Amino acid sequence: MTDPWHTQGIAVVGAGVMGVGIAALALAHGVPVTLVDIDPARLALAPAAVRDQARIGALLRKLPAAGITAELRTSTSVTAVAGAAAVVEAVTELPDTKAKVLAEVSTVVSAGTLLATNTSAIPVGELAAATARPAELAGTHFMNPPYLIDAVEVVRGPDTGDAAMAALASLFAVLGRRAILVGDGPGFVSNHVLMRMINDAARLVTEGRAAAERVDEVFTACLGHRTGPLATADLIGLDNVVDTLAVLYDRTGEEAYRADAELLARVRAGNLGRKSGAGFYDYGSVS
Ligand SMILES: NC(=O)c1ccc[n+]([C@@H]2O[C@H](COP(=O)([O-])OP(=O)(O)OC[C@H]3O[C@@H](n4cnc5c(N)ncnc54)[C@H](O)[C@@H]3O)[C@@H](O)[C@H]2O)c1
Repeated sequence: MTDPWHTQGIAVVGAGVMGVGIAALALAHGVPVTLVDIDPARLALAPAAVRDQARIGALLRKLPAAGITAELRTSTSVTAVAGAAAVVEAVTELPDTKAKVLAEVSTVVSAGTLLATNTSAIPVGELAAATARPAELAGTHFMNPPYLIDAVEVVRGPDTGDAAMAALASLFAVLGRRAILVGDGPGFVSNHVLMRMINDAARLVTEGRAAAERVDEVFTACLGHRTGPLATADLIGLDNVVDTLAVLYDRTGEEAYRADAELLARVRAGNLGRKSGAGFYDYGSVS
């Protein structure tokens, strides 16, 4: 195939939960990926994690049956993104970290390269201001896991240009993703609503009104949700939830986003949810 995605490939910066998932999605669609992280230990785990996700995705008929059909390269240097047809930023949800990474990326890639931020809550316009060419940045809020959930909350910032939106549509066509376009602002749509719900649910557990299992059961058994807010928080990662709440609180001043004390205590204790083996629930092993 001669489109830029299959020939030049894409780069993903951040090899955590989401970066690995986005890389697996691209690789399974034949798109080469350069995966960048400052932590070499994360990069060392990535190839096996990507293969696992591609295998599970194929078994569930959510990804092509052939598995990984493109090359995965890894690097600890942002300069490795040069030459990619698009760069997806998926580093930790800390505004300064993201702004610094996007600023660096935008000086490394050539003009016209699509930049996408996978931020959970930081307004795209705010991050675009850190880049060399704000018109090239769009928000792509992939859900976890990216290979399973084919709808993506897409955010067009105040500066995002038509060319970037067209490039994103072309990339999504290759990856089999569906964009749900929403406006810019703290938490966009999903996390503006979800984060206050998770925080409130955590507070009810802290206050002893109900155990985590019962809180979630009300949502699953009574309201028909697929998962309850606390199981969802464990899947997201409680550290990421706390960082996202901080972004929302700093930008809105709304008390609903001030992180619950026990939620903060769980993160301080290293109980980050599924990825650490325990959060609101015990998982027995690290996933
Ligand atoms: N976890 C979810 O369910 C979820 C869903 C949607 C969006 N997000 C968003 O995706 C982004 C990543 O989240 P995650 O859950 O994968 O986090 P994570 O903690 O699993 O991974 C973050 C990665 O970023 C790396 N990193 C930090 N600073 C870096 C830098 N300067 N250069 C390169 N790499 C750097 C870290 O080493 C780590 O590997 C966040 O913005 C988060 O809010 C997360």
